[in-house]
Amino acid sequence: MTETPAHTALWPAPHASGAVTATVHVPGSKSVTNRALVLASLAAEPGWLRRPLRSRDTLLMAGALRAMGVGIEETVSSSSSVAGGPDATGEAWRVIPSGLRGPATVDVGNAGTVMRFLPPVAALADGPIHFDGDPRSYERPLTGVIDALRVLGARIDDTSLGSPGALPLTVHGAGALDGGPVEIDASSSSQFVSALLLSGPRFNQGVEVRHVGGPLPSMPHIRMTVDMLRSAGAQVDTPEAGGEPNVWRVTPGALLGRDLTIEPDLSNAQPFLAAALVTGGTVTIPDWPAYTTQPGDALRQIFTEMGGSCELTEQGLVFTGSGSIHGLDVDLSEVGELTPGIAAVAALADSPSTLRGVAHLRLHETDRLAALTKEINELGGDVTETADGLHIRPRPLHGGVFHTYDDHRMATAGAIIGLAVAGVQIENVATTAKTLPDFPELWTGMLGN
Ligand SMILES: O=C(O)C1=C[C@@H](OP(=O)(O)O)[C@@H](O)[C@H](O)C1
Ligand SMILES: C=C(OP(=O)(O)O)C(=O)O
Repeated sequence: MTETPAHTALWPAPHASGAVTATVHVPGSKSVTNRALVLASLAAEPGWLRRPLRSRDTLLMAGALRAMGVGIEETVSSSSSVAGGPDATGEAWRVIPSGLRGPATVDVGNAGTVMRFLPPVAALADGPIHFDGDPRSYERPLTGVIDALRVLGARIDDTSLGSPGALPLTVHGAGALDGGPVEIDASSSSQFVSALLLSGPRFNQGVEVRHVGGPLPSMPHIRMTVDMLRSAGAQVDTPEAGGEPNVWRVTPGALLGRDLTIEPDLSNAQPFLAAALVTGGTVTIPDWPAYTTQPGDALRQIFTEMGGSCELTEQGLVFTGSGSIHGLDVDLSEVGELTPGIAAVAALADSPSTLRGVAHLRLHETDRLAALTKEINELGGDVTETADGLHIRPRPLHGGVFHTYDDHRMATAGAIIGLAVAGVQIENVATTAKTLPDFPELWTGMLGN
């Protein structure tokens, strides 16, 4: 018997028979884990990552850093016997920095964090580092990072294998990089700015990044970069701290090895919170941080506006749906990665929604604006694309196949709709492995199946 390939397999999305009541332990943040891996690899001493996310994107990051010579040891411990102190329970990664070296090959998969954060690291390596990835990775914007690295002193070959400014490419690391001031247009991805800042302390002159161009998306992710750099001992000047608008400066200096516990991924908490909203139930997410730079924290406000209510308690974030779901008019430019889940809930609401400020989602894992429009409309919905977002007019939906285009957030968006609409089948739910490999189990577990 031949097996159905994962990308065509259909997963019957569970339909909720009533209000969902559950506590869901959401695995670690992709964005925090991959920043922590980069910073720990560039540090002057070993460090620990506790409760890291183990998913395709983070394993690709770890694999790439290992290929450049970094030691990353995975440990699982149930007691405090592991070196590192009394909190050393559960999964932890010990990161042992070393002289970065090539030749090495990096598979970026379709991970924006890997394809953007690692070319600056590769410029510090001794030897050539070749980057390749999924076909979609060739289409995702990278030119801001490549052009900036050239200005800062790196040698990059992006023409012999692919199109200029895109993958595949080779960074010819020279063991060090001059660094200094550079202008970039990061309107297509905040990750360009984060990438240059993360390695900045290791450039000879540090780095001064000046964004020129249209509005910069995903500002919380840049704040996350700055916060994590500062926690690792770096000196960073930012626009927020009274500096020039759109200019970030990182001073050269050694980075500390940290002992960092990774927060749960609040963007991956989204489908579970949505389940409470859609079914009029209650979902608790333990370990929701009181302070965080994660964009998913904005769900407390957005999903409250859509009809729920929430409270941060000792048990975690307790989110309760009222039984009604309201549409909203919202600028999602700061929290673009939440768009698919918000669109799914909006399609089930009692009034229309307008989601704005997310034109750059056309160059995410897939063209998310086109994909959401097509898939919701195939189920009977009424969604139209605008120049920078979506108009969603709720209509009664029916079952059918929800295609995911190798996009983890399309799969979880389809699952949200499936709670309220019988007969929804998610094509390639396995694509959630990009950031949440246990999604199907967590989802059915939440529903008590
Ligand atoms: O830096 C990060 O960890 C991320 C930044 C954002 O990228 P864009 O600014 O390209 O949207 C976000 O959408 C992505 O999921 C993760
Ligand atoms: C846009 C996303 O990922 P990436 O890090 O690949 O850009 C996402 O996770 O929604």
